[in-house]
Amino acid sequence: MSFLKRLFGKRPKRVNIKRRFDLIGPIGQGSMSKVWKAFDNEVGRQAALKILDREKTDRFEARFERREKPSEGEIAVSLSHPFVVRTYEHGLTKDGEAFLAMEYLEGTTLAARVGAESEPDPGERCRWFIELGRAIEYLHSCRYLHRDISPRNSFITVNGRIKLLDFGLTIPLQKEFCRPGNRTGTANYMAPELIRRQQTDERVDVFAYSVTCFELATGQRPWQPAKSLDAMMHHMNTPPKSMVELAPKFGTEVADVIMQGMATDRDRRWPSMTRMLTALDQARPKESSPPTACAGSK
Ligand SMILES: Nc1ncnc2c1ncn2[C@@H]1O[C@H](COP(=O)(O)OP(=O)(O)OP(=O)(O)O)[C@@H](O)[C@H]1O
Repeated sequence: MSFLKRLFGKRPKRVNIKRRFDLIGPIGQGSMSKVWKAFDNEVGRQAALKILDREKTDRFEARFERREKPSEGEIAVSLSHPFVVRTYEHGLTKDGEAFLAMEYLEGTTLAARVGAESEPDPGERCRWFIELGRAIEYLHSCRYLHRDISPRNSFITVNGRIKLLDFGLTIPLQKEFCRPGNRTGTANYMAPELIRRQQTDERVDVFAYSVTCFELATGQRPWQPAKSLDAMMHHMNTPPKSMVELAPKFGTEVADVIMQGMATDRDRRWPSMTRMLTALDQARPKESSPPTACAGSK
């Protein structure tokens, strides 16, 4: 069956990138790709063109041999949500590199906003948290795990809307993909069970999301930053910093919700994004602007 699927399955189309797109300038250099601001001459619109490093992508995909893992492009084009970057198209360049053509976003990643203000507005930040959380909740409802939630992969547009980026490490939320051993992500956001190579589930994204919220609220990491996974694991054997002490303006209720999302024992963590967002929505400052209505989320 899998042989037949490979033989007759839909192959990504080959595109002459140089002919079709005018590359206006580089906008991002990730660890796995280069992203360009581009103009799509065929469709007549601006786009963000992500071209994946072939060697690194092949090495990553080889981990899932025989498991029919959808590619980053296949996953990204299937997603449609107001807080998830829209991917118009994916394919292969003439040189065989995978590419994604996305909506071009004007703004910055949330990494640029960590610590940018000495006293961030709790109402505004909580709205960002909820929008980012809805994007992850939607991804889970599509039966995917993101596995690389961080401020670097969360974008704020010039209009103040949050967009979740980068499905390079995303896997189907199914037992065979989540089994022990598949250790990947960004060290400071990786849940202990991922570092320990245990079976994973939605709670790894709940953990990374909560660390992201903590950083955006306090300007600090909850644990001392670590370069290696073993060092990170060592730090996580000690209690995290206290959000209510570092950012008292957010109040104890919001702080408690976020701290529970970072519980190193996953059984003490929020079991799902939906449960965490219900609690966060109730706890957030009442004077803050409500999150944008969002048809695609639960
Ligand atoms: N649609 C977009 N519009 C504008 N900028 C974008 C868009 N997509 C990505 N970028 C920029 O390009 C950067 C790299 O993109 P992305 O995270 O998808 O690449 P990556 O190689 O998977 O990165 P990494 O693995 O290091 O997280 C982003 O941090 C962002 O600054």
